[in-house]
Amino acid sequence: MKIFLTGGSGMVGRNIVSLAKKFEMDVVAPRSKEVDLLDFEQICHFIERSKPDIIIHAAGRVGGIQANISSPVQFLSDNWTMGQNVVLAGRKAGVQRLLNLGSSCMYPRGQEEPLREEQVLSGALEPTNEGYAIAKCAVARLCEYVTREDPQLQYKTVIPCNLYGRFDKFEPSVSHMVPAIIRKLYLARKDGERIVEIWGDGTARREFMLAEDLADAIFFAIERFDDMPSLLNMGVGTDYTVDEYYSIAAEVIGYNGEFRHDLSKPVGMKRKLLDVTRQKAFGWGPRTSLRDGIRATYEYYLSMEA
Ligand SMILES: NC(=O)c1ccc[n+]([C@@H]2O[C@H](COP(=O)([O-])OP(=O)(O)OC[C@H]3O[C@@H](n4cnc5c(N)ncnc54)[C@H](OP(=O)(O)O)[C@@H]3O)[C@@H](O)[C@H]2O)c1
Ligand SMILES: C[C@@H]1O[C@H](OP(=O)(O)OP(=O)(O)OC[C@H]2O[C@@H](n3cnc4c(=O)[nH]c(N)nc43)[C@H](O)[C@@H]2O)[C@@H](O)[C@H](O)[C@@H]1O
Repeated sequence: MKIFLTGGSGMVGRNIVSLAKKFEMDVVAPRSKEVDLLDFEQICHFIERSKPDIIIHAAGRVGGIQANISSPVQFLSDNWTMGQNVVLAGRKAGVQRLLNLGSSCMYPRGQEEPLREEQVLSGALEPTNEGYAIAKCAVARLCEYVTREDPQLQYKTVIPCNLYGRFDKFEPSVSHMVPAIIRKLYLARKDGERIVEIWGDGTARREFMLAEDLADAIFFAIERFDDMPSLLNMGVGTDYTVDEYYSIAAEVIGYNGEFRHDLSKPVGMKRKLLDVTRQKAFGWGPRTSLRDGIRATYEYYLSMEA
C-alpha cells in the first residue's frame, strides 16, 4: 500500500515513517519546501505523480498553549487551509482513503467526564486554542461531508489526546507540557537549580500518549480501514494532574529540588480526557506506560543535547 503522508518531518510523522517498514508500507512524505500544503495546485500535482492508495494528513501548525495564545490567526488559517487543500485535492484525484488527524482540543471546554466522539461541536471551545480547534472541527466535518456526498471516498478522522515523544519540540515558546518539563528538569539538574516553575496551580488534568503508540494505532487503523469508525478517539484512557507529570518526570530524570507554581501562566482546559470505548471496540490500545515513555523521550532529548 502506498501512503502519501503529510507532516512526515514532524513528531507524529517521523514516528509513522519509523514504523512503516515494520508494516511493509511504502510512504512518500514530502517536506513543505517540496509540497507546500498551503498551495492547492502543488498538492494536486504531487498526488497525480505519486498516485497514493491512502493519504494520512499529519501536517499542521502545532504548538502548546503558549503558542496558541500568541498566534490564533496562524493556527486557524494555516490548519484550515492545509486541511481543506489536502482533503479536496484527494477528492479531486479520486484517492479513496484519507486519514485526518484531529486533536482533543476540538472538544468543548468544561467537561469533567471522558469526551465522546458525538460531543464534537456540542459546546463552546477552549479560548486558549479556539482558532486551532475551529480548524480541526472544520476539517473533520469536511471529511465527513466528502464521504456523505460520495461514499466511494472514505475520509475519516482520528482524535488523539495530547502527545509527546521522540522528535517532539522542546523550545519553550512552542512546546507542550511534557517536553517542557523534560527540558526544565534536565537544565535544573545540570545547573544545580533547586526550584522549577510549574505553570498554573498544578491541578489541571491531561492525558498524554507516546507518539510512537499513536503511529502504531494509525497503522492498525489503516490495516482495518473499512471497519474504522469515521470519527475515532485515540487515547490512553487515563489522565494525571500537571503536578503528577512533574513528579513522575523528576523521578525519571533524577531531579530532587522543589517546585513553584506560577499562577500568572495560562492553564487552558481543566481536563480533556478522551472516552476510549470506540477505540477498545475497534481493538487497539497503547502499550507504553507514562514512566517508560518519559524515560524514552528523555533519552531522545539527551541524544539531541549531546
Ligand atoms: N503534538 C500533540 O500533542 C498533538 C496532539 C493531538 C493532535 N496532534 C496532531 O497531530 C498532527 C501532527 O502533530 P505534530 O506534533 O507531529 O506536529 P509538528 O511536530 O509540529 O509537525 C508539523 C508538520 O507539519 C508540516 N507542515 C507545517 N506547515 C506546512 C506546510 N505549509 N506545508 C507542508 N507541511 C507543513 C511540517 O513540515 P515542515 O517541517 O516540512 O514544514 C511538519 O512536518 C497535527 O495534525 C496535530 O494537530 C498533535
Ligand atoms: C494537544 C494540544 O493541547 C494544547 O493545549 P494544552 O493541553 O493546554 O497544552 P500544553 O501546552 O501541553 O499544556 C498542558 C497543561 O500543562 C500546563 N503546564 C505546566 N507547566 C508547563 C510548561 O512549562 N509548558 C507548557 N506548555 N505547559 C505547562 C499548562 O498550564 C496546561 O495546563 C493546545 O493548545 C494545542 O492546540 C493542542 O491541541
